[in-house]
Amino acid sequence: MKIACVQMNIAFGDPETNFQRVEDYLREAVENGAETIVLPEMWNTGYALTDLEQLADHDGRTEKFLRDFAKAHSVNIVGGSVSTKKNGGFYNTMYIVDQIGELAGEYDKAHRFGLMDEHIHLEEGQSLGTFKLGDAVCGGVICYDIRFPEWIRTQALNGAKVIFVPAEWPAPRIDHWRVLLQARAIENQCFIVAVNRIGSDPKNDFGGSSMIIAPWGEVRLDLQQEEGIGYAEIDLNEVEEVRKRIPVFDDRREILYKEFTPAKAD
Ligand SMILES: NC(=O)CCC(=O)C(=O)O
Repeated sequence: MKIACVQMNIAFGDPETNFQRVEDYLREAVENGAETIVLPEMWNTGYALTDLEQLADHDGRTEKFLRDFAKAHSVNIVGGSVSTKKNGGFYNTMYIVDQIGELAGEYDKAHRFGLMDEHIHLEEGQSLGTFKLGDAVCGGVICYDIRFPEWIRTQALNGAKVIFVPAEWPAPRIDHWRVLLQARAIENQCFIVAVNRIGSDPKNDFGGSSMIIAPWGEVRLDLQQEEGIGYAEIDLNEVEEVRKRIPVFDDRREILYKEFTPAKAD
């Protein structure tokens, strides 16, 4: 599968500009033979969270845009995430569409990031975020979600062999981003495809470093601070090879983990 990671700048609070930018990038990726295109987090509005009432996608615009493009160009799109208004609240939502233009998955960010005020403005997602692209079981998590290894493990236990991670991760913590992504790939023996934005908004400078990491932990793509699209091929047979070499999933001791998990006081 040839994957294109779109490491783009996002215009703050300006969906029209962002939709045009994304369309241009999608066209470029298709021209370069991409089979699956991956976008960053909250690409419609950026973190303009106080203006979501006016700006968030409330009428299915993003889903339609991605589905129409995917169908017209026979390409899978892991649509990063966009701010959405649904069920009486705002969400940070990932749409995944397959190459025939069907919605393969929809995932709302599960863990809200307090340093960027998500807990004030957004609702928590309640679904797992696994989906299928062709025969491949995949997972999607969003940015801060990668600090929760049990969440990515849950996707891996449900069959995910490649996990997509759109993000708006600030530059001052980019070392965490890199290490956490590599750890999630190694411990789950899966591919991690992570796309961070670059550029700035009124509160943060973002760190880029979009990466594709193989199940043995090698970094196959690292965009560092470059604006634009990076490409890499992934072969899901590698997941099985690595899982045979060190059978972590067979050696797990679920009973122990359950027995010693402390009850959470609410
Ligand atoms: N958009 C985000 O979820 C940012 C997460 C982040 O910066 C972190 O350090 O975690």
